[in-house]
This record gives sequence, structure tokens and C-alpha cells, in this order.
Amino acid sequence: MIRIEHLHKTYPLERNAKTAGTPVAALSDINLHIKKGEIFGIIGRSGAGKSTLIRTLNMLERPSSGKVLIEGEDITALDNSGLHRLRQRIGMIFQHFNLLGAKTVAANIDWPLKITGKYTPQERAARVSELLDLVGLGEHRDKYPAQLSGGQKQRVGIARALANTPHLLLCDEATSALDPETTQAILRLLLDINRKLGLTIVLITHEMQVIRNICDRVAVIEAGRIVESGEVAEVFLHPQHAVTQSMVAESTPFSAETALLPATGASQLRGLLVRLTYVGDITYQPILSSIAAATPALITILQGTIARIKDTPYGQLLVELRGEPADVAQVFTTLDQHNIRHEVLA
Ligand SMILES: Nc1ncnc2c1ncn2[C@@H]1O[C@H](COP(=O)(O)OP(=O)(O)OP(=O)(O)O)[C@@H](O)[C@H]1O
Repeated sequence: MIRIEHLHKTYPLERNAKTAGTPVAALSDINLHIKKGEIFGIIGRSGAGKSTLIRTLNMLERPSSGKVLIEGEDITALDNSGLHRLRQRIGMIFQHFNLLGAKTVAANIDWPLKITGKYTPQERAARVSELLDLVGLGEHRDKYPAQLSGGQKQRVGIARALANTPHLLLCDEATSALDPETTQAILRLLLDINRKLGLTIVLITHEMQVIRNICDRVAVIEAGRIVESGEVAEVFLHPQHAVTQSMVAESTPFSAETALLPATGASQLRGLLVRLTYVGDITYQPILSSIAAATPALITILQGTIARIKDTPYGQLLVELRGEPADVAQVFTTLDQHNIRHEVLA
């Protein structure tokens, strides 16, 4: 669906610079492949290059070099009319919704249909009603944006973005201005739309929860470079890069520091402090019972999480492992046999 090849973007000046300054390398050698029908998340800290990257996908930002291929077409080579046609195939939603304040909800959604000049007023009215139903805003059609909550405004933004039946939806920090409950509702709506319409969604966010809840794959961006990418469960459960590791640590209260260690602390552990991570159906199997049956080693659970990353169940346990070296080695062998990752923390 989307291929990004050796993409670079350099801004000539620092933003707000009064005099000529150092050019800012906002994106450096970005290579990504985003598949049709998936929800792909790009996460990074402030200033990492997320907005610049997503805006190159509809040429709101022109790259300095490299290619962006959408459905096989190199969009960096398009002229104005080509860009106009491209943007009808790509919807976009924004953090601050960008609605037209002087138009009603229905008129906001109708706007992109009107400007294509392709539809009769009857066709447009039917499409607007269909979109209002899709986002659950039928009863608010005649209100103005100022009369809506943040979540309702974003629903209008989504309906408007979908008006021309795009193949791709870009979400620029779509839930960052919303409270946690409304965020969940908007994420559920995006997932529902992705499943119902088979729509490819690319989103940028600085919130791990957004990626965990709805994305299939994720890329982590730092200082204009993709530092890590892959299936969300793989990247978040086995983060390799320091930035990913610190974002994971901030978003989960699961660590040696917060574990229910004996009051005297980790230095008083009588055995090894081990983190176990398992993903998929094995989450539902009686692993610890199998280990207990296989060796006389003692395992004490200090902290644990059994949860889901999108549709993938996973478990993480922090345990104290005590026993003779041979018994401990036997535990590790059994864990390996069950494909359970183990890391000795202390
Ligand atoms: N128009 C511009 N002119 C000059 N520098 C810019 C411009 N836009 C962005 N930058 C710089 O490029 C880098 C990447 O910015 P970008 O907005 O893409 O990051 P971001 O990850 O989206 O950050 P945030 O989450 O804070 O929006 C930053 O150093 C930023 O200051």
C-alpha cells in the first residue's frame, strides 16, 4: 500500500529562527512498508519527526529526497492535479479537529463531497446521512462545532475524512486532545472502521496506549530515524532500542522497582529475580505448574500482568527463583521449551 524509500527531509532553518541558522534534519533515511488494511502506528517523543513523516504521505510536506509510493505510484513526482486526485484517496484527521466553525456538522461532512463536484445534492445528502450513522452523530447533524464535545468533534473529523471513500486514513495525534475515556471510544471507532471498510490507517502518536490498543505494527522514531519497527507485541514486549525501552517502562508499572519485593529490597533476594514474558496461546497454559512438577526449584511471583496487545494475549511475570544450580538450569530449559522468554534482572 505504502512504500517509503530513503526519505529525507531537511528544513532550511530552525523554526522561529530570526536569522539564518542550522538546517534541521527532521527525517533521515526513512524506509517503511505499510500493508493494505493494517493499522500502522508511528510513535516517538516530541520533535522526533512524526508530524513531518505523516505529512509526507499526502505531500502536505515535500521530502528533500527519497520516494513515497502509494498503491505503486511515486507521489513525490505528482503535479498539482495529480496531488489533488491523490488527496481524494487519502483522508486525514487532526489533533485539534480542524472543523469549519461556521458550518453545521452535516455541512462539515458534506464539504469534501461538494468540492469534488462529482455528486448530485441528493447523493451528497444520502452519503452525509450514512457517514453520520457510521460515527454515531445522527442526532447532532444540525449543531455547530462549538456545541460539541471534543470526542464528538473528532467523530465529525472522521466522518469528513471518510466522505470521499479514501483508501488510506492518516491520523495526526487524533486522540491527544481527548480524555482517556473519549480516547478509548475514538480508538474503538477507528478499529471498527478499519475492520468494516478494510481501510488502511496510519497514525502518529506519543501515547503507547494508542498503539497497544489498535495498531498491528509500529515504528519507533527518534531524532528523524526509525530506530525500531515490527509487530506491536514483539516491539513492546521485547524493546531493543533505549527510546522504546524507556517509553515501555513509563507506560507500564511493571519493573523491578515496583515489584512486591521483600521489604528489605532486591539485595535481600534469596534467589534470582527473573522476568518471564510469553505471548499468544501459551498465556492460557499452566506454565508454572509444569515447572513446579519438573523441578524442585521454588518460584515466588512478585508481580504479574496478563493482558492483551490488540488481539494478542500476553503475560509478564516477575518471579524469584530459588534452588540448586542444576534445578534453576532445569527451569530455564523448561521455559525455553515453552518459548517463554526469561531475563535475569538481579
Ligand atoms: N517548518 C519547520 N521549519 C523548521 N523546522 C521544523 C519545521 N517543522 C518541524 N521542524 C523541526 O523538525 C523536527 C521534527 O518536527 P516534527 O514536528 O515533525 O516532530 P514531532 O515528532 O511531530 O513533534 P511533536 O510531537 O512535538 O509535534 C523538530 O526539530 C522541529 O523543530
